[in-house]
Amino acid sequence: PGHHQAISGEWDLAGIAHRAYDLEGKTVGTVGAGRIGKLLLQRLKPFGCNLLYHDRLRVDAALEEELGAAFEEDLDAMLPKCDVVVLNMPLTEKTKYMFNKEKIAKMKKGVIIVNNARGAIMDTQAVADACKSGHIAGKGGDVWYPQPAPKEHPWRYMPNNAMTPHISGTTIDGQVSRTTGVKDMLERYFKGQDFPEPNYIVKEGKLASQYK
Ligand SMILES: NC(=O)C1=CN([C@@H]2O[C@H](COP(=O)(O)OP(=O)(O)OC[C@H]3O[C@@H](n4cnc5c(N)ncnc54)[C@H](O)[C@@H]3O)[C@@H](O)[C@H]2O)C=CC1
Repeated sequence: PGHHQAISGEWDLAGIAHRAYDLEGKTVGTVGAGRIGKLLLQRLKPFGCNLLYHDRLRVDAALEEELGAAFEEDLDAMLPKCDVVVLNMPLTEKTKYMFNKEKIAKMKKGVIIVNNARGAIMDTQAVADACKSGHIAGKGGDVWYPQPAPKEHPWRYMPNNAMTPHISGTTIDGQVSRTTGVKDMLERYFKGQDFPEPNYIVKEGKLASQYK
């Protein structure tokens, strides 16, 4: 909104400030603490947030201490504590539409939700309704269901959204890193070598545990 004011000739500080908050002192919870969830916790640590995480698996004790994040075994117990909820788990049969009307109702009124994982982890209409009612104060992210999002997708028009098209990882550096990774996997494949374990989705006909 600040940039909109700058380019549209406005100057209305109160128009911005009435919904602006510091991250410091806020409780941020990630659902999923795999590669991205852990990096998120690491990066948030210097902001002085109260960090929580929910995952199928607890991270090892030394890393948990380094991250300064508390494990929440029960997702429904974590959600009401969070000012900000970030989704960092895969789309699986268990997580599809997990964030429906009932789950959203468990969150704090005024919660900010960021979902860069997969759109179908959330119930599209339930999110749009909660943004309209103000229960969700802000919804950011770049993943939609379906993709590309049709023109009439409710998330395009719901209030308080900071959605973008699916652009995470499309920086020039991100593209270099991805193509280098694909090249490395192809080289390993043609040499008959294994891939690093986290790179498997299916191995010997079996779905990797994080996708079950
Ligand atoms: N927007 C984008 O461009 C991108 C989106 N992604 C999405 O982000 C997701 C996370 O990526 P990574 O951290 O690399 O994956 P990862 O596989 O390293 O971590 C996923 C974590 O989610 C946990 N998990 C799985 N099911 C769960 C459940 N039911 N409840 C709680 N935790 C659960 C796993 O135990 C694991 O720790 C990916 O699955 C992908 O869908 C990833 C990269 C780019």
